[in-house]
Amino acid sequence: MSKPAPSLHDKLTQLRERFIEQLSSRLVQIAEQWQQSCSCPEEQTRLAPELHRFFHSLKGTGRSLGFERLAMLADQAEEALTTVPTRGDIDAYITHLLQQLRDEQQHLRSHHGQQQALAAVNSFELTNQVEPLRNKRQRLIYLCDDEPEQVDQLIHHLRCFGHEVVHFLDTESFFNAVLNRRPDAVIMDVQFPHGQTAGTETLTSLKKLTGQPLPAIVLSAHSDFHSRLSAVRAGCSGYFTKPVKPLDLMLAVDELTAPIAEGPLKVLVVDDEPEAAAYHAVLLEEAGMLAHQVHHPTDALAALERFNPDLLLVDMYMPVCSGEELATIIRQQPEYLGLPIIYLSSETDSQKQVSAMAAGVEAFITKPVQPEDLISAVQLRAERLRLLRSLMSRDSMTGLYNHSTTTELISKALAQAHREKSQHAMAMIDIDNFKQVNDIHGHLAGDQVIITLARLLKSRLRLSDIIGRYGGEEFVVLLKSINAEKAAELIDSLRNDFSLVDFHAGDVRFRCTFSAGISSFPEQPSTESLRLNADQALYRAKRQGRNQVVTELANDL
Ligand SMILES: Nc1nc2c(ncn2[C@@H]2O[C@H](COP(=O)(O)OP(=O)(O)OP(=O)(O)O)[C@@H](O)[C@H]2O)c(=O)[nH]1
Repeated sequence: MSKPAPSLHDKLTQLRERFIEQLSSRLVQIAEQWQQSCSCPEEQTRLAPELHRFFHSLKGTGRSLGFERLAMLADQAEEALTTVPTRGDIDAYITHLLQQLRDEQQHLRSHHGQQQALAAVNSFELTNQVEPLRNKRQRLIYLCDDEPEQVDQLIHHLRCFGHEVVHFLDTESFFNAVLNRRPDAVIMDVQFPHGQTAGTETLTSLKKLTGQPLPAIVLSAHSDFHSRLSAVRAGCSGYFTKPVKPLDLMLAVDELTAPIAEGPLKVLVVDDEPEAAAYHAVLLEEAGMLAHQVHHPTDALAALERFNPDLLLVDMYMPVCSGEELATIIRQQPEYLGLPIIYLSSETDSQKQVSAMAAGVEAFITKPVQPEDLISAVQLRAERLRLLRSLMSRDSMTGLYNHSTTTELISKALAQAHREKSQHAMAMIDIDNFKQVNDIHGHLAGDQVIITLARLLKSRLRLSDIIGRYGGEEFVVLLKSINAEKAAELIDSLRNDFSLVDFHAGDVRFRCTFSAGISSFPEQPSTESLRLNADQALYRAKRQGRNQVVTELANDL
């Protein structure tokens, strides 16, 4: 059996113990350095900034971790250093701190002491915890309908889009199944042999029993006000009158089921003090975010590139390079111009805070932070960046990545594949005779075809695959960790399902097909050669009669 994940309480307890342990050896070291420097004024001048930084961070982190007395002493020592301290002053503070540290160690060993201190740190409730993220795009759909006419067609379309569909012929078996396993969405017929509104009544009973409505769409033979009202009262969000166009229903199901989260918000924490970095990372992770820690500012740029965070949380006082200098270096690079940066510091001098913000920093949070304040400040700014990035990087009609973002993401994925020696495949997909679709059925119908293919790709490919709209009716996909043969099989199954989707333009029903060309990495080692090779295969698929998938051999180029 796997061990349960450590609780916030356990993580903080460990952090406090580690903090005291490391502080003890650091303090002894500082005391020795100070003693040695006392005979030499130059040595003392050299040591002063380091001492200042030490007391400053001890003040902030000590308070964050609930060591109030230690933090107070560090605060006084820092204050003393800003004037001209006598040797005796500093000696006294160091002695006091060492004594306090010993007391804290004893206190920590007692369970009661740990509980008391943690109560102060840990007394917050995370109201904004994110729901566990789905890792699959597949939805569980319950379809309850006893009329056979349209059911097969509906099930076929729902399955084409990768959904798991369970069909019920009567409301009783549907009712029991919901209590057993709650679906992501329900499609419910209203009328059954035992009642004109048996479908909506069943949904109402389930709503009363479970305390929440099911995400449901109703299918009805009637369009009168009362039928619609009973559906609304049952908590249904969609209402279709029969006969239903399967594709319209499909799009409604897509909207009804919660949008797929793009993964947790990512925060890069840069702090030279490992315990401070770990403490803030623990709080952010507890709120469902992903936090990566860097303890040397010199590693920050590489971590930014690898981790691609939505926000940077940076300590202001660090050796080698201050938070302000790091923020300036980052802002000088165009790709990080929009990255939100938040300073974390014990600095309370508002003048210094304002001047540090001149580097283009979004906010200043003073240590010790209130967990809720940290989480909401980070969440708000990181989500805003996500939204901005999404607007800039996605095609507005389909929600897929636009041309430039697709190319950029594919290049990054290939660089990683080079390092990890993995294999990927690329598919170039182009809708067949699309000009005719527009000419015969109109541009709106053409748009519907493009949107449907985009949704099909999104619902059937993995979250890690890169899917982009390359041009008008042309799409590109990078399928990760798969060889050309498997990729061709997968795209071919999509091709087959797409060719069976019914589109409607007014009363006219029509179908569409696509052709695709496949190339593979590392046989094609760059984005450009992968694209050229896949394009060549696509050209061949078109020449050979369309509605097919062709894999280009490496030496065909
Ligand atoms: N409705 C709609 N049409 C578009 C969009 N973008 C491009 N198109 C049209 O897509 C058509 C593409 O036509 P062609 O490149 O000649 O190719 P095709 O007719 O698909 O023929 P093959 O690719 O050879 O099978 C053009 O008529 C474009 O106007 C769009 O966003 N919406």
